[in-house]
Amino acid sequence: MEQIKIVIAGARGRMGSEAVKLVESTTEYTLVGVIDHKFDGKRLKDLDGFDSDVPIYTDIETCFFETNPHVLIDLTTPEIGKIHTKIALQHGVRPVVGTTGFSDEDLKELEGLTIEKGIGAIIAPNFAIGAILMMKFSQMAAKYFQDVEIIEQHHDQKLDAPSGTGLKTAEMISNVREEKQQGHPDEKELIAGARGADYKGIRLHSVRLPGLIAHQEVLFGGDGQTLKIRHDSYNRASFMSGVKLAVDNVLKIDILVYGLENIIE
Ligand SMILES: NC(=O)C1=CN([C@@H]2O[C@H](COP(=O)(O)OP(=O)(O)OC[C@H]3O[C@@H](n4cnc5c(N)ncnc54)[C@H](OP(=O)(O)O)[C@@H]3O)[C@@H](O)[C@H]2O)C=CC1
Ligand SMILES: O=C(O)C1=N[C@H](C(=O)O)C[C@H](O)C1
Repeated sequence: MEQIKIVIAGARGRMGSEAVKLVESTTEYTLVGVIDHKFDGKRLKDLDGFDSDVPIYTDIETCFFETNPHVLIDLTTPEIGKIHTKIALQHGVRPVVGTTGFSDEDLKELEGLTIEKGIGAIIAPNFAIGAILMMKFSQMAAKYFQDVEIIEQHHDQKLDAPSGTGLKTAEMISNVREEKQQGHPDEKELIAGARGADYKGIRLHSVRLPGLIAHQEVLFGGDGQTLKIRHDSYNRASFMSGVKLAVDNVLKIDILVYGLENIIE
């Protein structure tokens, strides 16, 4: 079997370091390099906590030119992730993007590039299979419950709010829910933000605390009843089976897939 050559951007990070372990422990994958904004010219194994003898590049184009990868796994920051994804597509490298914080315009532009280049890309706001099911189940429930609020909880080092998962859940729900402004029509926020962000009438609340990893509860309310759908990631290994699913699938598609719910049955 041909080896799938992979480059990881953000390899020193919380998710990136877990992705390095996944790639190194998967027989059909070969890690050929990593992209960082520091340590150019060093080897990954020169850094504490890594054994991989692969080069570190601060220039993505040099990395692609010298390592010729099939797939880029990006786990960086919202601003950098967009740039990396664009450059990858321009160089014929298939992106698997876990980085969150992309706007609708970014997604449209990247979709255009996949069409122009005829190669696939996967952007997945959440790789955890349980979180994908939580989103799917919430979409199912929204057909029956119009009133819904989303509470997402993350560690306090997270840069984007609401989370990619919270936003994707709101999008999926709004695709099936008749738009409704929830709460009392005359309600007033005594402190700005008290009612959370508003996505087409759906309220989204972001909690940030040390000790948390990634958690989300979707609350539905109806006449005399509530329904709560909850998912918890207790470590970053919880995301890795989804990263593998995305890498394996991105090689078979020639479009942009936004969300792993479009890949799993
Ligand atoms: N889809 C999913 O299932 C999941 C997605 N995420 C998302 O993944 C992203 C990363 O999260 P997390 O691992 O927690 O974040 P971290 O901050 O731990 O990791 C980000 C890494 O990217 C590095 N980095 C910053 N700028 C650059 C650059 N220009 N080039 C290359 N690397 C760079 C950082 O380096 P330095 O520290 O030196 O700045 C750091 O090592 C976030 O957008 C998060 O929302 C997270 C978990 C699950
Ligand atoms: O930053 C994180 O940690 C996570 N980010 C993703 C998101 O924004 O939804 C996925 C997961 O929730 C963890």
